[in-house]
Amino acid sequence: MIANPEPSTLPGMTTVIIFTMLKLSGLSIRLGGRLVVDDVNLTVEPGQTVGLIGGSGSGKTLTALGVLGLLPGAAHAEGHIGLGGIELCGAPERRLRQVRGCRIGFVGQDALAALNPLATIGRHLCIPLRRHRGLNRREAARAAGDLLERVGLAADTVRAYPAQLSGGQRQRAAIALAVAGRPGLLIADEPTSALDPPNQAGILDLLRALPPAADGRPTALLLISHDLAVVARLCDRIAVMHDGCLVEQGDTAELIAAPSHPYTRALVASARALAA
Ligand SMILES: Nc1ncnc2c1ncn2[C@@H]1O[C@H](COP(=O)(O)OP(=O)(O)OP(=O)(O)O)[C@@H](O)[C@H]1O
Repeated sequence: MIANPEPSTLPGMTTVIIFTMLKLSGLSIRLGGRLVVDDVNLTVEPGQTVGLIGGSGSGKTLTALGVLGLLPGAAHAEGHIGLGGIELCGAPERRLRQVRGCRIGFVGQDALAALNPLATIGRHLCIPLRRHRGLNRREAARAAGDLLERVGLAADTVRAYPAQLSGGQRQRAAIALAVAGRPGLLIADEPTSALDPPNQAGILDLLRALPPAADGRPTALLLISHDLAVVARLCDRIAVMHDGCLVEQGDTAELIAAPSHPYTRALVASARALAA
């Protein structure tokens, strides 16, 4: 099932098909009859970092859960969710399972909730390393240590249980888990909001230098946040959600220099006041 191919001809070369990493077209989500995400159009190109920003309840998390096919039971999504040319909206669970962890990684706010308290970090990591990268047990154990070092943890963290790590270390382990399958896209939903400022800065630095995707290209990032300063620090583009609608999007510097929607103007003004 192919969605949204974008043919492109390079001078003197044959026609190639370039797919956007993620393309949401007319995505709407209803929850118990209430429209909570309203006709969202958003693209993330390979390797791009896009910030999805908005106030509490504006629909950011449900948009992300819609992409992952993890909406609450009462919710229903309509429209198109194209991932590298594959349509995910309404896709069968079997296909979504192939995509999660392998094509799309996810990290949330609460690493403790994401990790099994009774399993070591190494055991967590071995699942995607074996399932999505086809490594055997020994290779996966070695790759887990390498991956932990890549996210700023000691390789012997493989033997630690989640409760034995600090909040910042746990979030690093959760990011390692999210990218273990070398996805092309990582969705990070408020990944720093439960951390103190030094750990927040460390996680943002890590998100800026993620391990590459399976095809060797930089991993694209969809960063969900209510904090304009966080998003501005990391993202090439910003999309602003308000009351379920995507009200404005654009290049980060341009959007901050000249916000057009009243909600974005208020966001920029309050970020400036905080920074002053
Ligand atoms: N499981 C649920 N059951 C009922 N309503 C929900 C559920 N999840 C979200 N909602 C509602 O859907 C709307 C959008 O919620 P969503 O979590 O996507 O907002 P958000 O922008 O991510 O907010 P926050 O920044 O506070 O996480 C809100 O009105 C919220 O109350």
